Amino acid sequence: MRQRPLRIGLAGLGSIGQQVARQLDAGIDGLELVAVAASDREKARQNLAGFRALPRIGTLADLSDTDVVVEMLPARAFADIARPTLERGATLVVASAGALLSHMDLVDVARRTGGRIIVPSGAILGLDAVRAACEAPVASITIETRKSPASLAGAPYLAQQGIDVHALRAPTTIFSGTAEEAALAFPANTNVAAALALAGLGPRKTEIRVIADPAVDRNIHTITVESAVARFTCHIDIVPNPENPRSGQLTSRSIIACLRDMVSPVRIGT
Ligand SMILES: NC(=O)C1=CN([C@@H]2O[C@H](COP(=O)(O)OP(=O)(O)OC[C@H]3O[C@@H](n4cnc5c(N)ncnc54)[C@H](OP(=O)(O)O)[C@@H]3O)[C@@H](O)[C@H]2O)C=CC1
Ligand SMILES: O=C([O-])CC(=O)C(=O)O
Repeated sequence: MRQRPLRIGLAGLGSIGQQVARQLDAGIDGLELVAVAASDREKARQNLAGFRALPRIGTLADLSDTDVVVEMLPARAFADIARPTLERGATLVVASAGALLSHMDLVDVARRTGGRIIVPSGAILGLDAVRAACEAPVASITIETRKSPASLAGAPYLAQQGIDVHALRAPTTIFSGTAEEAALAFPANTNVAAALALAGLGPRKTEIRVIADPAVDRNIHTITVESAVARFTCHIDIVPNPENPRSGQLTSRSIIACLRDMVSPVRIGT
């Protein structure tokens, strides 16, 4: 049994980071929120006003004394915290799963230092069954992601292809490809495909279709698995975060559930 709580640091205090901070401050036995890293410290101070126990507010470097760092940054900043955290042998919980695909050398770093990379389910479901299915031969794993124009706006692929999602009047497939390609094309919108790929067949053998649908107000994901031991389809409709509609409201809860697992004597699911 642990003698002291697990010291948690949060990298990023955006739409997901704020929710995770609030839930940790509400109190979870065995977990202590000790530090947060934010790009705008004054804004962070305002966002944490009223907390029962105010964590330290600083930069990514200020998370270096924590046991677990929860990465909730834009994809472009992922490596700035992932690498130092793993180099010092700590645990990294990853929200930007798509960014991890371009930094798989970090697995070797973790192996060398004793660090750990943990990718929570985030906004996707069924990773338990996907992992189990992959213990037997698997024919295919695919994901369809359907989002409103507001949840897709700003993706580099849209600018590259000259696609104005706000002008669409009907559901339109705007991208088909592998999870690896999607992570570069839609770094803030296809973390679900990256997590699915890491759980299953890998980023080059996991196919994703992205549909822009002006009629939906949720982030909708459907995964389909064909394997020797089971065939299944899982579907989820997630309420977007008002502050950042690219991210849904399930992910912060998934991270909290993942952190609870680290200190719980009982673990449920794969
Ligand atoms: N795994 C999954 O299923 C899901 C993953 N995600 C991913 O999770 C990540 C976080 O999402 P979300 O919270 O919605 O994103 P936000 O953009 O709302 O928040 C990111 C925060 O990080 C801050 N930031 C940027 N650079 C730094 C830095 N160097 N040091 C400290 N803070 C920094 C940003 O500040 P500023 O705005 O001032 O730059 C912003 O406040 C994203 O990569 C997103 O794509 C999202 C949904 C589901
Ligand atoms: O649905 C969500 O909350 C976010 C999402 O698709 C992703 O990041 O892959």
